[in-house]
Amino acid sequence: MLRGMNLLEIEGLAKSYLDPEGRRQDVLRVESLAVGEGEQMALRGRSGSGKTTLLNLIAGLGLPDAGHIRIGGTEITTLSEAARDRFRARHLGYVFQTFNLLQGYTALENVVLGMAFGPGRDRSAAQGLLERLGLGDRLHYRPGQLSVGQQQRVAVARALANRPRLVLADEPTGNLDPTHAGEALELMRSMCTDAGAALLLVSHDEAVLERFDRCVDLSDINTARPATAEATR
Ligand SMILES: Nc1ncnc2c1ncn2[C@@H]1O[C@H](COP(=O)(O)OP(=O)(O)OP(=O)(O)O)[C@@H](O)[C@H]1O
Repeated sequence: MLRGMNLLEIEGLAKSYLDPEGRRQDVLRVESLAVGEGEQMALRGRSGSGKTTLLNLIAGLGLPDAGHIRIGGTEITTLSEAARDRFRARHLGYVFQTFNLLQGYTALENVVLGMAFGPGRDRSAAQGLLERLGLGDRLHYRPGQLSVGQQQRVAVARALANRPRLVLADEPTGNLDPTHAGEALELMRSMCTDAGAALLLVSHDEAVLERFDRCVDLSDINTARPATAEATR
């Protein structure tokens, strides 16, 4: 099926890890996956099915054993680690389940520092983002002084600060109660829409998944068959 221009294209991706006994374990084999420009897609899959591994490969935090990952036409698997770091800073936003905020810095500083490797620090843009996320009166609070939902919004602001083309979110609402999770998700989605950024969100929460028009189950497209305890016995 023809869709609009693809922002993310994955082909023949394979990733394995060494288990604690030193045996190579196949974790990910994905023949093809694409996300269009500005598209919002959810990725589900049972625990251990490789969702975080896949997001980390897309973010260039690690390299696959084989396969292609193209983002906006750039093949990131052939870039050096430093080039992947620069590419991530310029073009990607990442919202982690645990937010990964710098605890010693305020909400505003967390967003501004996230801009340092991208187009450059811009305090007023960072402040504007936090205000749009309803944190105008929390700019100078540290993460430990913010509620979990407020920390999540700081993480979203930081992910969007560099005007990324693709936002990767790994269970971003996993630590919120259902009401706040729904609100935070809608806020993140509308911010991505406004910014023209595509969103690839990992979740196993049905209430979150059903809000997406497109939801891919990694268990369906991942053909890796890790050796189970029975199989290796
Ligand atoms: N650094 C590593 N070394 C060895 N094995 C690893 C490593 N990272 C992940 N794995 C294995 O790869 C598999 C997939 O892990 P991953 O974190 O991608 O799953 P997930 O789908 O995100 O799970 P969850 O929903 O529980 O977070 C797991 O079986 C895990 O044990």
